[in-house]
Amino acid sequence: MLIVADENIPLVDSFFGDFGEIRRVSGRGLSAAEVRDADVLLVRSVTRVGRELLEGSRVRFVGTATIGTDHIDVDWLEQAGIRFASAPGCNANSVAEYVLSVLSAYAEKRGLEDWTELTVGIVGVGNVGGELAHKLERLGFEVRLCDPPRADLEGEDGPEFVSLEQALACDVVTLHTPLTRDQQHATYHMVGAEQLAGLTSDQLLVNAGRGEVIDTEALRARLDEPNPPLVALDVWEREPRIDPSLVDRIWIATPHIAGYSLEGKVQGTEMIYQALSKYLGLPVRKKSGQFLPEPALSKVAFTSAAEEADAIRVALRLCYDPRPDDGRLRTIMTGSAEERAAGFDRLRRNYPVRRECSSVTVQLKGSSKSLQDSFRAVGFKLKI
Ligand SMILES: NC(=O)c1ccc[n+]([C@@H]2O[C@H](COP(=O)([O-])OP(=O)(O)OC[C@H]3O[C@@H](n4cnc5c(N)ncnc54)[C@H](O)[C@@H]3O)[C@@H](O)[C@H]2O)c1
Ligand SMILES: O=C(O)[C@H](O)[C@H](O)COP(=O)(O)O
Repeated sequence: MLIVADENIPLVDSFFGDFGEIRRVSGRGLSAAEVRDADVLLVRSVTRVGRELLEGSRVRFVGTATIGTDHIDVDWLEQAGIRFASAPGCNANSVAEYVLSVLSAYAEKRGLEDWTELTVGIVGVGNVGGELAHKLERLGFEVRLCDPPRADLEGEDGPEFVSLEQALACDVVTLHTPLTRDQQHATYHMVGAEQLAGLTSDQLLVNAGRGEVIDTEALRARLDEPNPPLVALDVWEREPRIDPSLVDRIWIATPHIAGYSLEGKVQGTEMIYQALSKYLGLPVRKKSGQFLPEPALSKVAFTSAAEEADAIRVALRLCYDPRPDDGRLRTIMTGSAEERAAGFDRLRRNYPVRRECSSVTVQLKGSSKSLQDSFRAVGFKLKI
């Protein structure tokens, strides 16, 4: 069996080595000729998969080691009898930690002693938005949830949902929807001039879903008007050819790495391995945990009550701080459009190892029960 796999999927040899020959390819711009003789194709979000790539090939199984599936023509795969699997939820915790760290930096920027003073509107309450809401609620934030498809489906049985307009009235609005077009509640350019007009300089807008959910031209125009909101973008229209003039105008700019914790990436590989094993009728023998190395930072100790006052935010930042990623993206925003696009992909390909909070044990001395609960809410292990 020949498995053609994106070179940026980690641990492909460890998970898939027993199945057959593996050929690593660059996912961006993958050609039909490169996959024609493959049986299995494993991709990430940068490869468009559909008729153009696969018609006439031997491919019988396609796996994407990602949550998002907007790069896949799922209907065509089904018609062509090609089995498809994605990795729902694989990096949801990673994205939730990214947003928490952005929130922490935002509270610091605004000089807030208590970050839970901020109200947070979450748009798209699935695996990512749901995980984020869970953490924020346990931390004591007031959270508003906006998810019209879920509201339609769950009605009175679901949680209380608000409209997009109500979510956009929160101090922080964070977008976690898939990219959809031509359907009810489609998200393409869901946040456009009208929605942006209502945001003020007292607000933060975060997008860690897909770039096309915000209308870039409208955002750039809004940021040139009086009282613009602060903006943190992890995802962009037309990646990797992102708009450098937008980068200049926003507060935090990262190269689509919110989901790039090692745990999140490896779970993505594990989930498509499980799906392929099932498709082939083979037992699932491997687990992501067996391949995760010891983290470089495994323990953080707070030894005095004074340190504990800001302990959560300090610990969070030790695990992940978006500002170095922002700095790296800004340094590659020079040169030609080609060079910038190559730089964007390079930052993603060579992304440093980032571990989730669950890989760190926090030691607290004489801490309050509520501080302990907060550490647990974020995901840290605790030693009292
Ligand atoms: N930045 C990153 O690194 C990163 C990482 C993971 C996922 N993502 C993106 O985030 C998206 C969400 O991930 P998920 O795991 O939560 O997916 P999910 O499918 O579990 O949840 C998506 C939620 O969005 C809701 N939704 C759909 N249309 C909506 C609309 N118009 N308004 C409000 N809500 C709407 C759905 O009902 C669903 O509950 C993915 O599709 C992917 O594109 C980005
Ligand atoms: O959908 C996802 O899972 C994320 O957006 C994922 O982090 C994308 O990473 P990529 O496939 O572009 O490397």
